[in-house]
Amino acid sequence: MTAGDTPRPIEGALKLGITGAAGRMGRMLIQTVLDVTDGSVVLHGAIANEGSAAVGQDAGLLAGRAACGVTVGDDPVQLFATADAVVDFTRPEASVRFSALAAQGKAVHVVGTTGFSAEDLAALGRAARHTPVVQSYNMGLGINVLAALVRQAARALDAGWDIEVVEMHHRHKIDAPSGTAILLGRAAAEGRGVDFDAARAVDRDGRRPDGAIGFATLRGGDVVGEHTVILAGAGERIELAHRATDRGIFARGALKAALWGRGRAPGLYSMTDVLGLG
Ligand SMILES: NC(=O)C1=CN([C@@H]2O[C@H](COP(=O)(O)OP(=O)(O)OC[C@H]3O[C@@H](n4cnc5c(N)ncnc54)[C@H](OP(=O)(O)O)[C@@H]3O)[C@@H](O)[C@H]2O)C=CC1
Ligand SMILES: O=C(O)C1=N[C@H](C(=O)O)C[C@H](O)C1
Repeated sequence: MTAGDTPRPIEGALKLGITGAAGRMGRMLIQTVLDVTDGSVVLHGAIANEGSAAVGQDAGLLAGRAACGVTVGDDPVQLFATADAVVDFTRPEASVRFSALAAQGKAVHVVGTTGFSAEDLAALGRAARHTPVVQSYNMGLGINVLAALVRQAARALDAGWDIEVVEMHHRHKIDAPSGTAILLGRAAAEGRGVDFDAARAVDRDGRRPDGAIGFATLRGGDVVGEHTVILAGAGERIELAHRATDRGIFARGALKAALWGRGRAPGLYSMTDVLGLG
């Protein structure tokens, strides 16, 4: 079987693990899994960072729900060895470490973390030789559809149209530009048929470089995530925008990816695969 083939059917609820349980996305993921009532998934385990005050707490209570009987731990080895799938929204260094554990334990690894270096992404690719890894800088349906629209627009327009990606997030976000901005910039580069790494202009001072795909980052307040791709021509401008108002969209997408990955051949997959947008 090759990557992308139909997965073999598996009986029973998916045993789901969650990392970064005390984080904004970790708590949202716990809520989302506890809300599932069709028996397709069960919260198998949740871990927080070593030394976190969340360790030892009931995961349901931590996420603002009723107690669920799952105690938050701090042992990723045990989690990845026993879960069917683990959803991971943490930090790049943690996700890279977890991907090796997923490879050992043959757990589906759904990676929502952003801010990866090229070396980090290569490490995820190595883990994906042994287990299904679904990695996407945005787990929501809307952004993945937007990326397809951006690719199409950039393909239709010549290099006389300047491409800029503008994003805004909450004041706590640590990476910039956002992973989603990069995902959208890559889609524009693919549509235009240029090398993204050569075209990207993140830290700009002075005049706009010709042919650049530019990025502008705004941070403040509690903004969940806003992205606009601007294609600016002479005498006209196209703006393709998405506004996320609820982190639940990312959690539900990640859960969908975990269920989709079950029984699938090892490989590095994206939400384009999960959502059938390829
Ligand atoms: N792909 C997508 O659709 C989305 C991606 N994201 C991304 O997900 C990530 C998390 O976002 P968010 O939940 O807002 O961030 P938070 O900072 O709220 O949560 C991150 C959690 O990971 C934990 N963590 C950090 N380092 C480690 C480590 N080395 N080992 C174990 N746990 C660790 C943190 O613990 P501690 O506080 O103790 O450091 C924290 O609880 C970010 O990269 C963000 O950009 C967010 C939303 C959607
Ligand atoms: O950190 C966040 O909050 C988000 N991060 C992701 C990103 O970097 O694109 C996705 C979403 O926009 C929220």
